Amino acid sequence: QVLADAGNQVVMWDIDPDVVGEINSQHSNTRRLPNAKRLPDAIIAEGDRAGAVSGAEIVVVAIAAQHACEALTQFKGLLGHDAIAVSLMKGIERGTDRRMDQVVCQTLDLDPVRFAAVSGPNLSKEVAAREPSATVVASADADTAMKVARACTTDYFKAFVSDDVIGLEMCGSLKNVTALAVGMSRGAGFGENTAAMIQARGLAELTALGEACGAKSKTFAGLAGVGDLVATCGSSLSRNYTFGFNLGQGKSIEEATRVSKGVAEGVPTTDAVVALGRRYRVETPLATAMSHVLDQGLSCRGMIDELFGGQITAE
Ligand SMILES: NC(=O)C1=CN([C@@H]2O[C@H](COP(=O)(O)OP(=O)(O)OC[C@H]3O[C@@H](n4cnc5c(N)ncnc54)[C@H](OP(=O)(O)O)[C@@H]3O)[C@@H](O)[C@H]2O)C=CC1
Ligand SMILES: O=C(CO)COP(=O)(O)O
Repeated sequence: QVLADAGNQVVMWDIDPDVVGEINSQHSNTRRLPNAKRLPDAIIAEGDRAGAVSGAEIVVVAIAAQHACEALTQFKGLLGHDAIAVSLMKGIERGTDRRMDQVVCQTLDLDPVRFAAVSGPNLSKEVAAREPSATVVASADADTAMKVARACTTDYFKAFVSDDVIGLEMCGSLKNVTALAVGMSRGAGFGENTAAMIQARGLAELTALGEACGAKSKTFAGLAGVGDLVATCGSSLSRNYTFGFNLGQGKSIEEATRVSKGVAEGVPTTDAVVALGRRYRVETPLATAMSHVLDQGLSCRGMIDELFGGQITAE
């Protein structure tokens, strides 16, 4: 919708012919955006992968991160030779600990100069409602970043450019782990002090790990870092926050998964963050405590005690 509002012709690919049919015949996608009454006429849908990307200058990937490799494998060789791939995904691939830029470029055999990551405080339902929002477009190539930023800038959606792809990928992925913990604290009845404590420690953790992975510090103080952390940790529109809230209210992982609408990317990403911390020798107390919640059923109080117990140290 943002791309169409910015003046682009947009082709949506979906695996489900019913979704393709609804977009083309009714200009709506009630399964994914029930509150978007009518999508712009510039959006059409296509069920054939080659048809969907044929002639596309920019191909945007917004698939559940843990399924990105599987889904993109079937698009390999279909993109135009100068097409740019853009990832909106926020996750670290379990088992490989790959960031989404690595998954997209390696799966599509794409030179990083033809890749851009987009990340920021962009809760989709508020973006779809055309509420004022901003995001960051990062690419190794400045022209690529600018081309994508121009393609997604409207009178309500502002894009900034960056060259810190690693920083954007780490921000987007790790903030979801913090959102799980903040949601859990709120679901358990704790207030603003506890939420702020977890967010501040989460920001410190994602900054330390991100820098160890090669990210730039200033990225974490920007829209993709603290900006997205504030939006995600403060809204019931966030799937990760809501998943955590349900856990905090005493629901099991299975129950929380069942009642959550959509994918909480932080759940599969938590263990990958712990693994990255081990690889880069960066302590990840928040991700580790959340992994104990997700893998061992640790309570909210247990998570907080684990996170804030122990020796008195420098902040
Ligand atoms: N929602 C939001 O507010 C925001 C989301 N993002 C990121 O965008 C990415 C996509 O999230 P979102 O669009 O919200 O929704 P989901 O992650 O729930 O699903 C995205 C799409 O992935 C599809 N999908 C799931 N598994 C597969 C598969 N194996 N093969 C092909 N397609 C598959 C889903 O299909 P189906 O419809 O059939 O389930 C859905 O259409 C995530 O990484 C998220 O972090 C970024 C910013 C904001
Ligand atoms: O990334 C998002 C907002 O920027 C969406 O957050 P959730 O994936 O938690 O819904």
